[in-house]
Amino acid sequence: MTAIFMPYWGADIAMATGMLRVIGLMSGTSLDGVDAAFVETDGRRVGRRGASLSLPYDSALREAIYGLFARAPDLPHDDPALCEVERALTDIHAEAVRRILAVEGGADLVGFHGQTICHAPRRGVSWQIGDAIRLSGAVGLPVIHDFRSADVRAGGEGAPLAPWYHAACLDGRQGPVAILNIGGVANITFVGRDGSVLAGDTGPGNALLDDWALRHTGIACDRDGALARAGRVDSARLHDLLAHDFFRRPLPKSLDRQDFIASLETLSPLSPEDGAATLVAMTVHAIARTQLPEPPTAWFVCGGGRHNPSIMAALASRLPGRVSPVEALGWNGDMLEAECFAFLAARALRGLPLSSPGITGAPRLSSGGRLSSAGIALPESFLSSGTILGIAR
Ligand SMILES: Nc1ncnc2c1ncn2[C@@H]1O[C@H](COP(=O)(O)OP(=O)(O)OP(=O)(O)O)[C@@H](O)[C@H]1O
Ligand SMILES: CC(=O)N[C@H]1[C@@H]2OC[C@@H](O2)[C@@H](O)[C@@H]1O[C@H](C)C(=O)O
Repeated sequence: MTAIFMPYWGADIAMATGMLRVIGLMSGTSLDGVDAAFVETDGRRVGRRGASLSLPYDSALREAIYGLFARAPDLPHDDPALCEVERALTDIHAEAVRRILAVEGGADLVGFHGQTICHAPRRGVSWQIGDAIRLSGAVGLPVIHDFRSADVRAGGEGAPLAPWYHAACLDGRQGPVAILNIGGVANITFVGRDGSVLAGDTGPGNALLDDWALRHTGIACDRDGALARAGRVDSARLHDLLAHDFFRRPLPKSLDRQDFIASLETLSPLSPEDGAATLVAMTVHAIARTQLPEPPTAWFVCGGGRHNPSIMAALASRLPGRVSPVEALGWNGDMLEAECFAFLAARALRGLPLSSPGITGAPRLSSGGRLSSAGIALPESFLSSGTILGIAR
């Protein structure tokens, strides 16, 4: 495969400033599409944020990915259906990178999260599909991927990883504050008065609500929270759902998208509206009962859930402190995860930690990620600068 590596700054400038031009890619648990964002970063500092975009998945790809969830635990990596989905998914990611490159003129590196199809850290698995070599060849850039496996091997949860980026963006802002990401799954980054970070997944985010809405309305989203707003919370069923052991576990902890899928059967006797209201309450109560060292004075919300007024209203009524979208901090709440994987790619390249006891529950600080490049001449600084776990060419 031929590919040309063209660092935007040239090796001299890149080495002098340490900043890299990185394109981060995130395909989240909501399966709505891929987000791509350009960030200048050295893995510690966040410089200019450039172009960003989302490319939606069509319903065929979405269903094909969904179909892999149930099969993932026993799926061979060369399964033909899996490989077909992986190619299609990778090609959409490549298109997203090309569109960013068309605006930015060049980049040094891609951070490729891939699509999680199975996350079971206690069984030693966190599997993100996507073909990094194919992506590298298609866009002519080195690709950092497989961000979670090293952490799981080290005894961590493998997730969440965004807290590294949240903390960098908070840039020393006085805690106690919390950043909440309400995607398919919801996760929290708590930053204390002393700057220490405690993180984890809190429970389901929008994924169950999306599945519920699809089942009842044919549209995989409770658009603007309309269903939930018209419903009433079923307190008895909510109580049963929240009795799950996961909600008693202290942070750090993590979830697979499908871990609470059985909740939909618990709610099945309810009307579409009451079921939606109860799912919103489940997401919000799970956040409110997450054990934190002290109550945050401010909560900043990112991810698609902040577009759902029913979720935002429930958060504001249940959480102590002010609740605002992360836009109040000047951040782009739809692109934070894509930006994060640009930042984490630079961290991986530099050998900086992706694992920590307070974030992923790993026993010590350690790095992770893998570098893949399809026939690209890598600059010496890439090869010597970090502790990349393995290089595939
Ligand atoms: N206007 C809206 N009204 C209600 N819900 C919305 C709206 N816009 C987005 N959402 C919700 O946000 C979801 C997408 O959120 P997001 O892109 O943050 O998820 P993700 O990144 O795929 O998930 P994760 O963070 O778990 O990986 C949609 O599936 C939908 O549930
Ligand atoms: C295994 C996996 O893909 N987890 C996702 C998911 O989506 C939200 C939450 O669950 C979080 O733990 C994580 O993503 C973000 C980007 C993270 O690692 O911080």
